[in-house]
Amino acid sequence: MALAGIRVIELAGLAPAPFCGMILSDFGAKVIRVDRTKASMTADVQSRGKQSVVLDLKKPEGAAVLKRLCVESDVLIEPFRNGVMEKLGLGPNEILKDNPRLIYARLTGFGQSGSYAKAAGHDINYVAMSGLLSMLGRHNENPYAPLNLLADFAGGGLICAMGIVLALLERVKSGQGQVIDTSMVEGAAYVGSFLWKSQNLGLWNRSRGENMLDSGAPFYETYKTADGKYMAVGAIEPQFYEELIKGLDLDSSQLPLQMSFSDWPELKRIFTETFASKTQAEWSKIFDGTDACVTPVLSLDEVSSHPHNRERGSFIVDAQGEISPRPAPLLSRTPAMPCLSGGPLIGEHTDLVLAEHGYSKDEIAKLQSSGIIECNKTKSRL
Ligand SMILES: C[C@H](CCC[C@H](C)C(=O)SCCNC(=O)CCNC(=O)[C@H](O)C(C)(C)COP(=O)(O)OP(=O)(O)OC[C@H]1O[C@@H](n2cnc3c(N)ncnc32)[C@H](O)[C@@H]1OP(=O)(O)O)[C@H]1CC[C@H]2[C@@H]3[C@H](O)C[C@@H]4C[C@H](O)CC[C@]4(C)[C@H]3C[C@H](O)[C@]12C
Repeated sequence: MALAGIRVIELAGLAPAPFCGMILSDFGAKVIRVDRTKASMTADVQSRGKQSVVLDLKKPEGAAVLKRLCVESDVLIEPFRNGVMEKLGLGPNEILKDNPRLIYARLTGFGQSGSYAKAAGHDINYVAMSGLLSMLGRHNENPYAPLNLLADFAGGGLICAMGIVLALLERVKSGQGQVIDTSMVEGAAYVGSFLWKSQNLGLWNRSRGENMLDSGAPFYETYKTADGKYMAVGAIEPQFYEELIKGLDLDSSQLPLQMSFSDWPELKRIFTETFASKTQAEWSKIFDGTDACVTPVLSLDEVSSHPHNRERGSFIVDAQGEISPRPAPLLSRTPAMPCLSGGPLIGEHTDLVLAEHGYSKDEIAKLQSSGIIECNKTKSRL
């Protein structure tokens, strides 16, 4: 796999850092998640393929263990707000001193500087600060965050993973590590670059929810079907729009022009009424194999069995029978091979990992009895 041989330490976080760690693990890196002591359950649902070490970083001996793990690692991912790592004596200066080749990846909402750097926040706040939230939502409704996808994952975990891969690539030439400052505000904004760059195209001239791609246009919308499901329509170009009209069995000479903004509400009404007359399966049958850009809106339960996704093996099933997306993208020679046996138990690999980093049995026992580390003796599943 592409990242085979890369060793990553991921300090346990909420959602973005676990995603970043999962991507690296899926593509072959060895990822060790550092969990807190006295945690009975993990909030990490993106933990497949990772190992878990329980370490009390607030104790100097615990911080010393992390430092030692970092000496033989390639990447550290830390998801705390600015200043937390420095307070623990684990800031970049301390850690990179002992391993200048380390990639020290910081994944926060507001970044490492600026007046919000130390403020708490969640995805919705970062998307709001990126400018994107102001553009999301239907006409006459409040802005609406698309789950926690934009900042936590697209602008956060994924952008951070890209930064790590770039830094690893650069290290081949320079032999040096570096610090990555991933701000989810900036990551989300960057993902949205098209919105800034396309302003002169007139795509966003109207108010929220009245533009072509923000649910304003009838040909870029979802429609409810007779069985309470939905179809997604993305027929922008005239030749594709024509196919849409044909599939709906409408007469274009009786309809307003596609690009007549003032007629969009009326056109939407007609499409709504038409789509409501057949089931999703019936519409799929009509539109499959055409260029009308009409697809069913599939639920998470339905995606893996859709013929197209099934043919490509786009979803995987783990040992527990859970379905999830196959890692993307597909690399032709060295594709990702996600671990199907699930995530680790908290502290499942503490003693194993410490032994691998040169700790003797006695040292491990001492750290355990003083509560600096915790070992879960349940049989290893990795
Ligand atoms: C699914 C829910 C997640 C939703 C995602 C949400 C929408 C997001 O947007 S996630 C993105 C959040 N933002 C960031 O990550 C940006 C950077 N980070 C931060 O800004 C902050 O970390 C923070 C604001 C997110 C949290 O602030 P906090 O004050 O808590 O933390 P920090 O200031 O960063 O400091 C950390 C302190 O911890 C110490 N530390 C860390 N590691 C160790 C260690 N190993 N040993 C000792 N100490 C350690 C560190 O030193 C700091 O100490 P100080 O403060 O003293 O300096 C999920 C959201 C909630 C989940 C549920 C919940 O957790 C309860 C259950 C838990 C159970 O295990 C699983 C089920 C739960 C119901 C769980 C379910 C889901 O996961 C959630 C609902």
